[in-house]
Amino acid sequence: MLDSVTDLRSLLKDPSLLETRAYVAGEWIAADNGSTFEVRNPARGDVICTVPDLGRAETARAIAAAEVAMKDWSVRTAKERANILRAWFNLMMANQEDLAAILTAEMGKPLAEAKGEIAYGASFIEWFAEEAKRIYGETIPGHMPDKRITVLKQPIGVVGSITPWNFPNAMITRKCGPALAAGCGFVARPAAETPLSALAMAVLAERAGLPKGIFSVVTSMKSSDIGKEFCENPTVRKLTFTGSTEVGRILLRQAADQVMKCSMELGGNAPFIVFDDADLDAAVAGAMASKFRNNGQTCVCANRIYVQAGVYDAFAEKLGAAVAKLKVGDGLTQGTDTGPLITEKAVAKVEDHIADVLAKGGHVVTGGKRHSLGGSFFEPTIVTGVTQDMKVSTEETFGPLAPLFKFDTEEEAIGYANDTIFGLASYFYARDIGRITRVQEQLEYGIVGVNTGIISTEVAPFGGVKQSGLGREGSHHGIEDYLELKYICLSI
Ligand SMILES: NC(=O)C1=CN([C@@H]2O[C@H](COP(=O)(O)OP(=O)(O)OC[C@H]3O[C@@H](n4cnc5c(N)ncnc54)[C@H](OP(=O)(O)O)[C@@H]3O)[C@@H](O)[C@H]2O)C=CC1
Ligand SMILES: O=C(O)[C@H](O)CS(=O)(=O)O
Repeated sequence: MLDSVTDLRSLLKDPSLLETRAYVAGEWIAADNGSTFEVRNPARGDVICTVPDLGRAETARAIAAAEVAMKDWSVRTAKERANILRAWFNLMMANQEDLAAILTAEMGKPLAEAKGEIAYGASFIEWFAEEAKRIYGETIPGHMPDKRITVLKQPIGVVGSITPWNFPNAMITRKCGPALAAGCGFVARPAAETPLSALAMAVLAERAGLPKGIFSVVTSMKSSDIGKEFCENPTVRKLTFTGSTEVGRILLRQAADQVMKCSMELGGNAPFIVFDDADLDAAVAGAMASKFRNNGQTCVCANRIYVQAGVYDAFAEKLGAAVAKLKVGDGLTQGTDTGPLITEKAVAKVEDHIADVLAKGGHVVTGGKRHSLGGSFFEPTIVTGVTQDMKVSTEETFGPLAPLFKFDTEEEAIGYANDTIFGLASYFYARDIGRITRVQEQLEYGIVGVNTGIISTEVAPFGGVKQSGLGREGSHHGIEDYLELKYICLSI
């Protein structure tokens, strides 16, 4: 039973990775006022440990230390920065199992998924270690005979980072990787539900040789206070956020006062379209991977599944059979496919969406209620007879609920899919190349998965359009968000 930090340490090869102090300016600290908050295991509700509940004063110290550390870090050669980031990557992969156990303990996802997240998160450190050496400037033919024009790319400055609980490792590395590669200082504020993965990351950062102060982890329940410190502190030049569109709007309003550069990875409402020329078995496998990854708690999960009328019944039957095989349980138990939801509030949102479907004439065909395991476990669920006016269509469920919509024509499917304020990920299955070309071009999303339900990789630009965000993370594009262009006009 995970009812104390001692128990979790017993699972680790290197117990020192379970750090319960905050990491500020290169020091492991308590909160100035000694306050702490509990970190719970969502599978059982047990308290794993407590961590410091830092406030604005400690955050300001982390920001100041990052500015000082940048004076050295930003002028090191790209290769020096790259070598340290590579060492960090190597340490993350060498400690993958321990990092996964810590992640599962605090977030609940199955160990296999947690191991996958550690590798996915580490891949951003590896990728941007390489990109550090390719931050090229430009020379431009002068506009007058005595003018010489060059363009420099320089680190934007100290970065404030706010990330959610659903990917406690990868959402931080997807930001600190490019920021540190560019020469920036970085202050991470992880979600209160999942601070331990970030602290373990900091333990390995020290071992990798990241200089004191360049990377800090501020643990806090006071998310609004920390966000305000990031937005109001004049030393912070960049805010990077992953989370809901609702909170993204709050932060953008706050950051506007300093005209602060912002990267926003916000909410999604992914359509998953199955056309009648699709490989149905492949479409079912893709829908399972997209919908039930992380128990439906990702911003790129299929949120709405649209199936063309001619294959609707066959797809629904196949999907039902696949869902019935999912093993619900504690993420630390081998063989678990889907763990608990993160909180009771998350369960309530899934129940609310199901109740709305039933109230408006839809039907539950699989699952539909809390799991017999109790707590925040929920039965993987399929509903049918759903329409565009239901909450499952207009809101992000963020849970194991698969609504099957029926459509007749290609134009109808595209219209339904685009009928949302969000524009992050989208998916469709088809085999006709003309249809594939038409649909991929008309979907209003930053990401389109064609005949695949999983699109997450460090090599591609991840991000949304409309109200799903600003900027891109990953790929060679991802480092641009942490650089400023400087134009030099030399008169000779
Ligand atoms: N586009 C993407 O990549 C992702 C988008 N999301 C979206 O986020 C939602 C689910 O994640 P969830 O964590 O609940 O999202 P939230 O937006 O509620 O929280 C995200 C982070 O922001 C913090 N936060 C909340 N309010 C404030 C504030 N006023 N000022 C500063 N920080 C604040 C939270 O801290 P605390 O929890 O401690 O309050 C948390 O660390 C879904 O809509 C999902 O789609 C989630 C992950 C990735
Ligand atoms: O927070 C999320 O949901 C992630 O951005 C999704 S992914 O990058 O892991 O696919």
